[in-house]
Amino acid sequence: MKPLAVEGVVKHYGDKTAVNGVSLEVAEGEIYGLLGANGAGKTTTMRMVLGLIFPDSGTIRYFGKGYGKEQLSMLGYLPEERGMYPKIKVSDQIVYLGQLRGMSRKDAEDNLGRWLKRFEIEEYRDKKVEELSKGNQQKIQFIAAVIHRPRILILDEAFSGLDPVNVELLKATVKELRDGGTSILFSTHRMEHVEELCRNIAIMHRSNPVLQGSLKQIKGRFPRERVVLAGEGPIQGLEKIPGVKGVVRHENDDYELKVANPEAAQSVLSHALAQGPIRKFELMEPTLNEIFIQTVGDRHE
Ligand SMILES: Nc1ncnc2c1ncn2[C@@H]1O[C@H](COP(=O)(O)OP(=O)(O)OP(=O)(O)O)[C@@H](O)[C@H]1O
Repeated sequence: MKPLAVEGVVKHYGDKTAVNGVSLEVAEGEIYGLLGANGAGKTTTMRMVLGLIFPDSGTIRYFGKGYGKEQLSMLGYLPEERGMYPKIKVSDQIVYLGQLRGMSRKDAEDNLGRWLKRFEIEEYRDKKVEELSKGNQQKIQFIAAVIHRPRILILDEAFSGLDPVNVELLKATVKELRDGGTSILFSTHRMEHVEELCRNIAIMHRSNPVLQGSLKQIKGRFPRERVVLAGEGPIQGLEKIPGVKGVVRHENDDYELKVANPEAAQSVLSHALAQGPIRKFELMEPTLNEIFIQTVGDRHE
């Protein structure tokens, strides 16, 4: 039984269709990437999963069951917008939120202590949220989402507002939660984070899911059009090879080319070898960023 199974959910706001038939499943110990341009319907989908709004049609099942009181303590949410009370102490807010989701005061306090230590912010336990930096507020918001050990965690732009060291810290935490069995629905505009963390993804565009599946399968469906090449000196005439669309980067005898097909890549290699030894040659798979731009960009008016 999948921790989270969304089946054909639709949501309208008046005449506007915000979500038009999204289906997805998140397994135990899986991070599922929900991607899309602004206004694609990601937040609306996540809010339906959280039971904050209800779909007009379609179903959402949590370990095989519909939404109810039991699901409240099963779900954790890190919203994109900060939602903490600025004037209230960190410990009071987090412990209260933990208790709301069924924890004892003692358990919530102990767990808060562990998280503050993990995030190296123990000194802020008794500070008001407004006294913390933006990045530390984001860590507190993260703790608020996980304090009650949810089995299904919804993360919307989890790493925004953090410096690179803290991004790594939170990324490692998300991986630990995944390895501990948490099912995570992860939404972001940062494609490199999706590449690193997610096994399966859905790309939404204007309320519709337009590309869905495992990252590996999706990448296999898109042609390899980028060649990375380096010799021991400059390589002449690369742009004149039939099938080469252009040299997109050239730095210190390192080249990156766009090619029309794999045959053109082989011609590039023979052409380069005819001029001397080759240090590097690779026909690269497309990045998720390229796939995203191609998928969503092609549909933009
Ligand atoms: N409460 C609402 N009332 C009316 N329309 C809404 C409401 N919430 C969302 N919408 C509309 O539904 C569509 C999907 O919005 P949603 O917030 O789900 O997109 P998103 O993918 O999360 O975008 P972003 O990346 O900008 O956060 C948008 O066109 C938005 O204007």
